[in-house]
Amino acid sequence: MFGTLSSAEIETARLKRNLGITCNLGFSCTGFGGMRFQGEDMVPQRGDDDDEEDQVVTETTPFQFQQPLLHQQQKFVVGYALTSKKKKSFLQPKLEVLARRKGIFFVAIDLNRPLSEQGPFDVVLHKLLGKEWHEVIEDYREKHPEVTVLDPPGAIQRIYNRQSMLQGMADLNLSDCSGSLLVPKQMVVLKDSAASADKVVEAGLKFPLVAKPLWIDGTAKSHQLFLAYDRRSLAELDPPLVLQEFVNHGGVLFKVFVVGDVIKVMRRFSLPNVSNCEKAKVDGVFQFPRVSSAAASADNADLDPCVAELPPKPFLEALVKELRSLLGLRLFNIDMIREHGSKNTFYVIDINYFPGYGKMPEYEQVFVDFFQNLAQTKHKKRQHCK
Ligand SMILES: Nc1ncnc2c1ncn2[C@@H]1O[C@H](COP(=O)(O)OP(=O)(O)OP(=O)(O)O)[C@@H](O)[C@H]1O
Ligand SMILES: O=P(O)(O)O[C@H]1[C@H](OP(=O)(O)O)[C@@H](OP(=O)(O)O)[C@@H](O)[C@@H](O)[C@@H]1OP(=O)(O)O
Ligand SMILES: [Mg+2]
Repeated sequence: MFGTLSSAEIETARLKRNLGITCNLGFSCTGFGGMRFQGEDMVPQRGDDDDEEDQVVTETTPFQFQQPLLHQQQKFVVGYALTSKKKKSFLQPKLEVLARRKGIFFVAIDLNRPLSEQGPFDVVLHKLLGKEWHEVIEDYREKHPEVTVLDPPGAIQRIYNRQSMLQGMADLNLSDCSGSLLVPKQMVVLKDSAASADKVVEAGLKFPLVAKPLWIDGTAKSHQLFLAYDRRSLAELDPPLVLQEFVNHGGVLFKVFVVGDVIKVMRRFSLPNVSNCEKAKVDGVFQFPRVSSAAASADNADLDPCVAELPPKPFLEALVKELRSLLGLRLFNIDMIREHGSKNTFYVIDINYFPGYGKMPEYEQVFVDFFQNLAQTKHKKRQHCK
């Protein structure tokens, strides 16, 4: 069992052997004739017409700028507090150049100086972990209501717990949409995972179960996931964790990136289905690799169209609208899977705050538009108050 093996690589190899995962998770990566995949847009729309480099972006609620920001001869300053990894993947030269052309400037926040002494900022963009930062940014928000803090720390905290992350999903108003939304059955284990075996049965959870650390704290460990095939194997897991029913979904996951009103959806490889035969034969618990976070997109893979078809646009628009208000976030992504064999029954399995936007096609233009929109709103508010 996993506790006796020395490295994650061995676990990965074993999982691959047991689940029949090949190096590309069972899919060949050849072209898929006739269909447009990579970063498929939901609603193509032109960017500002004064910039020939502007890309077509995806928007659910199109907006028009009456006055370009530069006409106001004002700078729009985005203070950022990001890990060096995030800074590298997000703050790429193309983003800085496109933004600068629109009068938007990124300024690093000095973590060794009081935040209120820095700036002035129009926006504070942040993703740092720890209670200390949480308190700093909360205090700053209270003292500087004129600054848009992306996003509020309380809202972020909610999705750093895999239990509260999915709470309230069942009550979302999606009745008129072309799809239905579920969350996998799950239960929390705070201590004594051996004793959880009976509770799992009582709660009616069916094996295999995906075991996920309860807290997401930015460490690799908080993304170490396991597949548990039987009751006995639960004793080997380290709480606190959530145990979630594994949902067969044909090995494809939809990453739904949200930036304010904009939605972009991408396909990623995921775990293959677990057959009944495998359920009967396999026991134990297996660590599995961080499959769907890999940069490799499934957009150009040769996939069964029933599995690969993107979730319907009206469904995603309604879901994102509801989620933005439920979560109080503007920068997040939703990991969704389609129940295998269903037309449009989807499960939300994960929500991530300020995800790896660097992997989202044309994210630079999307963010420039997003900041311009914030600038415009701020400008209008000021005019209104005069
Ligand atoms: N309930 C489930 N049913 C089927 N597959 C699942 C389920 N939960 C997770 N997976 C698989 O495991 C992957 C990782 O799960 P999840 O997104 O919850 O973990 P994470 O550590 O938050 O990952 P990420 O780094 O992508 O945010 C999913 O992308 C999917 O491939
Ligand atoms: O590492 P990447 O850049 O890929 O981004 C990943 C991001 O890590 P980072 O914020 O440290 O960058 C993760 O954040 P935490 O859950 O650990 O907070 C989470 O959002 C993943 O889902 C992202 O992968 P994606 O879903 O976008 O593929
Ligand atoms: Mg996640």
